[in-house]
Amino acid sequence: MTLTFPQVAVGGATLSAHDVSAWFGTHKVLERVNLTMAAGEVTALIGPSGCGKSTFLRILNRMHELVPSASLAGEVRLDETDIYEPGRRITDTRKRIGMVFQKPNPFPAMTIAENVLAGLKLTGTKVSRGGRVDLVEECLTRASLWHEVKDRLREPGGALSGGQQQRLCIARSLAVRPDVLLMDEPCSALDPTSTRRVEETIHLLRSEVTIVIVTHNMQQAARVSQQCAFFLAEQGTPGQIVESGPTDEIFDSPSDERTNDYVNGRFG
Ligand SMILES: Nc1ncnc2c1ncn2[C@@H]1O[C@H](COP(=O)(O)OP(=O)(O)OP(=O)(O)O)[C@@H](O)[C@H]1O
Repeated sequence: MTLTFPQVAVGGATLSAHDVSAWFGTHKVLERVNLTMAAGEVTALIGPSGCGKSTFLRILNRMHELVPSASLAGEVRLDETDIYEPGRRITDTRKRIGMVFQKPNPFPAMTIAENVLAGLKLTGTKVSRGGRVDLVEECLTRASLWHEVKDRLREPGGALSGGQQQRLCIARSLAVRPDVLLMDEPCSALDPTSTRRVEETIHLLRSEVTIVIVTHNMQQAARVSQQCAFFLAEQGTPGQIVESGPTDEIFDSPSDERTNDYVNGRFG
């Protein structure tokens, strides 16, 4: 069966950060980060542990503010919309900018189909019964999981392998039709085969959804991304972007010696 996805916005939306700084209490962890994450591309955020990659990612869909001591300065735009504009609802932002976490987190007792649809309730999206059936198939197909689970839709999500659970979480994120998908080390808990499947899924999705991925795996950054940003927090200073640009340039001819050392495994 050939599926078409007429309601999917082709190419996602462009996300851009302007002079973004962040704090936990008085501890400044990011310093004036500027980055454009273009529609239709995968942007990889790389850098040593503690340089602020996850904090930056969480700022991009307003999760940073869930930490009581957290604060930030600067601006984040989704195309022309300022996502921190006063009066803008957080749920509107989260609907347009989804997140997939390091550890697969399906609702273990819910069925596979219910997991896919779980985000609709949270965002108040109404879909008819027939529409829900189609949506489950569409999202599982887009997450490269349909063929493995099409006869098991009523089984619990927790019964799947780790790699399948992560693709189920991707399907769940896709069900609310986001423009952007943020991924925080989505393969770090997976074996090499499952990692490959998730990477293939990222490759298939990138023309439809803008993807930003944090990864510690340099080969993965090189395989999945078209753009790359290298973050570094030197000697107790807040994290900054040392260099960003096309992934092949960052890996083959970086302009900063520190980028060269990091991508070649000489520190971090
Ligand atoms: N909830 C929090 N409360 C206080 N400090 C935090 C919190 N989360 C992160 N930090 C601090 O912010 C800084 C950046 O952390 P962050 O997790 O963003 O880095 P990272 O580059 O993603 O690291 P890793 O690669 O290890 O995940 C670190 O100094 C960290 O200790």
